[in-house]
Amino acid sequence: MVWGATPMLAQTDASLLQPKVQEFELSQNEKTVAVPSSYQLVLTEGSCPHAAEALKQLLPNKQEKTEFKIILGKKGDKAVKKYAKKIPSHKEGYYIEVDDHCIVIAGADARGAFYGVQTLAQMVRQGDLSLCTIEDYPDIAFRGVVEGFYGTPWSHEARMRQLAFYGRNKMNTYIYGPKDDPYHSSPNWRKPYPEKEAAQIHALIEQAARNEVNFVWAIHPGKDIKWTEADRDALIQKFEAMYQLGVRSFAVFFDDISGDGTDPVRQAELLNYIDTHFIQQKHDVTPLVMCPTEYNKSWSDVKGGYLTTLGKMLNPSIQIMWTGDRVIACIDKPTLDWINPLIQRKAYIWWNFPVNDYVRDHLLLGPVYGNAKGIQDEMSGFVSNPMEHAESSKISLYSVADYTWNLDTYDSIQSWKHAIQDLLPQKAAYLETFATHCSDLGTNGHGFRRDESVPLQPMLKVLAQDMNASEAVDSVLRECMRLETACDVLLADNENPALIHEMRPWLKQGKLLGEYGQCVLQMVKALNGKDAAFMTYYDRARALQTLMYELDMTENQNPYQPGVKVGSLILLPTLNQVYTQVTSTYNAQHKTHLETKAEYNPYTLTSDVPQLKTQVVRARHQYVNVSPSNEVIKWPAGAMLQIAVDQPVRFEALTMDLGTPRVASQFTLEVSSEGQEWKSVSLSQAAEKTEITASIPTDTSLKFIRLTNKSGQETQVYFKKFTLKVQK
Ligand SMILES: OCC1=N[C@H]2[C@@H](O1)O[C@H](CO)[C@@H](O)[C@@H]2O
Repeated sequence: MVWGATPMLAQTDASLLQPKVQEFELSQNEKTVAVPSSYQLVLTEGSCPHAAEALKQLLPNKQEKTEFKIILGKKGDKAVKKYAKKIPSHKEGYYIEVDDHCIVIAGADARGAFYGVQTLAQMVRQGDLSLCTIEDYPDIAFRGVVEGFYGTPWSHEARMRQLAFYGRNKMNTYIYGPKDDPYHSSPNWRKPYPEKEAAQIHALIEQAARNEVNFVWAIHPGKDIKWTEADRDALIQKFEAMYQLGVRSFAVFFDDISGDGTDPVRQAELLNYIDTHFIQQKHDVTPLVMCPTEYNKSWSDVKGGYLTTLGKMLNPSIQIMWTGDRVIACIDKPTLDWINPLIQRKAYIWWNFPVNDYVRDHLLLGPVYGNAKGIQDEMSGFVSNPMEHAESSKISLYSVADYTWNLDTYDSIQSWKHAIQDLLPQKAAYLETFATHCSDLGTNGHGFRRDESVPLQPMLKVLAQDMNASEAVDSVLRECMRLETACDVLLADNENPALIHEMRPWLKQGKLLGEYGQCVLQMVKALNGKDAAFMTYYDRARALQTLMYELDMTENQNPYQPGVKVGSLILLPTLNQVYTQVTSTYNAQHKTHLETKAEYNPYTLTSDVPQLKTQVVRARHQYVNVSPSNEVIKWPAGAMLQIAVDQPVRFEALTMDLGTPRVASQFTLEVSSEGQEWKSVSLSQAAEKTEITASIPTDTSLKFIRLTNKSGQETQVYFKKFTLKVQK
């Protein structure tokens, strides 16, 4: 294994240990011992098999008759009897002692011993070992990842790499729940996996065990479950089949459903039955985890009693997941003080970051921040829902591991830098430059934002105020050169091909953005110089605008949020603003009519449906799309969704999909040329189909189109598609 570019250190640097250890103490100042080239291994055979295997991989050449000893064991083993009192009394905790002739790794349990070996591996990677003691343990019981996003499920190879990553970073939980796996959700949750998929899941389970990760298999039956004994038994049989495959941890998800499946009494009865007749019967299975239909505060109707029913009825050992005050939200004490009493247990957090299945044109590579310290005793678990881009998600997941193991020492920026160093050791500086400008989500239906281009923000703000501020021009120019260089280097890098493959569209966009920024700032510098120089930079800036637009229109064309966005929070907007200003100034000076618009979106969306009001509308060629939502939309009576356009256009047709049959009659569609006079257009929906169409008269050009719930009551629908076709 290549230990990466980090220089060997003269002694152990505890600040580099990941996750941050709870207690590290140097025994004798400055004294160190070289990593033993051979050693006598003292352990109780079979006591901590995964720890022993990891140690063997780390320091292979064990020899019987040498002075140096490594003692490895867990509480109760004879081998570590002498150290028993020093072992933390926390599950998965461990004690390490390094002295002149001996290294001790003593776990509170087998997993703790394995984690101790992971920490030793990091110390060995650093170089000589300080004589020291470490007492370490996790703050939160269940830590890791829920593969619960919409979109392309991770590949088998990606999952295998993920599980090894979780082992190294002391994450003990991987919940398998990809929404688009038909055997996890409808229509095939009742059916056993076909042979190939079953073999792959078995291989994952073995990889999880080697890395001391609980492989939690989740089922998502709520879309079509019947509250019958037949379906109850079908679910037990599926769990039994998964148990035969080696699954020892189970979850039942009831999120993102509507209809009968949302009944909390039925859900609780089913879950208690599973708990009593399956989980408790097995003795070697971890507590059942469930995801509620009301999984965040903004959707909860406390008076309706859904959450309190679960809290009252569910067996105490059943874990209840929670995403926070909103679907996408950071977790703080008020969040937990609100939910824990209702569900009568500590919430098991499902943290919806860095998941990007609602902003698929953005890659979320920024720091993990915003979750509170000091709340470790209010949560039973904390798992991150990642991006469909497995390798790219590791930047965030590394920090989630850091945060959930030791909340109070967590430092988001330091952890982010370490995460990047860990992911791409040889080119970390370049990946950090790129990730700096590739972290915000853009405007989105959940209103969740992340900071971006942070070190450059002061200069970008100066530039936005005064495009001639030479210090700002030069520093932004240098950063744009660094961004272009970083993207070139990363595009050509082969240290982690899977990572570069995932990031490629965004790296290409980042390169164009870096080049564009240099042109715009050279235009500023050339403003009072030779016209030919200005015009060359102008021509190239315009060309780069077109190239960025074309890349956005051709790559990553998913049906939800198609396209490729980089630097969308402040870098690109500021460069576009400077472009407009410098070109307008040039036009004024030279009486020319150069194009001053950098990019614009002629369409605007307004809505008084709370979950739709910040959806994004974008034109793509002949189509105008409103970005879909994954959730169940509560559409109040009389509420509307409206699209307006700067210049009148002739709309030809509307195609939408509210995920619900026979729902068109609850809505009216109206169009207007100026926003006063409205004409209604008929909606048609075939029986048992969810798609709704409308053909719009093209005799008059229009500036407004709106869809209103005229049924006189709130209706619950999905919002899977809303596409207008514009006449060529
Ligand atoms: O149960 C929690 C939950 N279920 C949905 C919801 O959160 O939003 C996530 C982000 O769009 C999505 O990935 C997930 O499948």
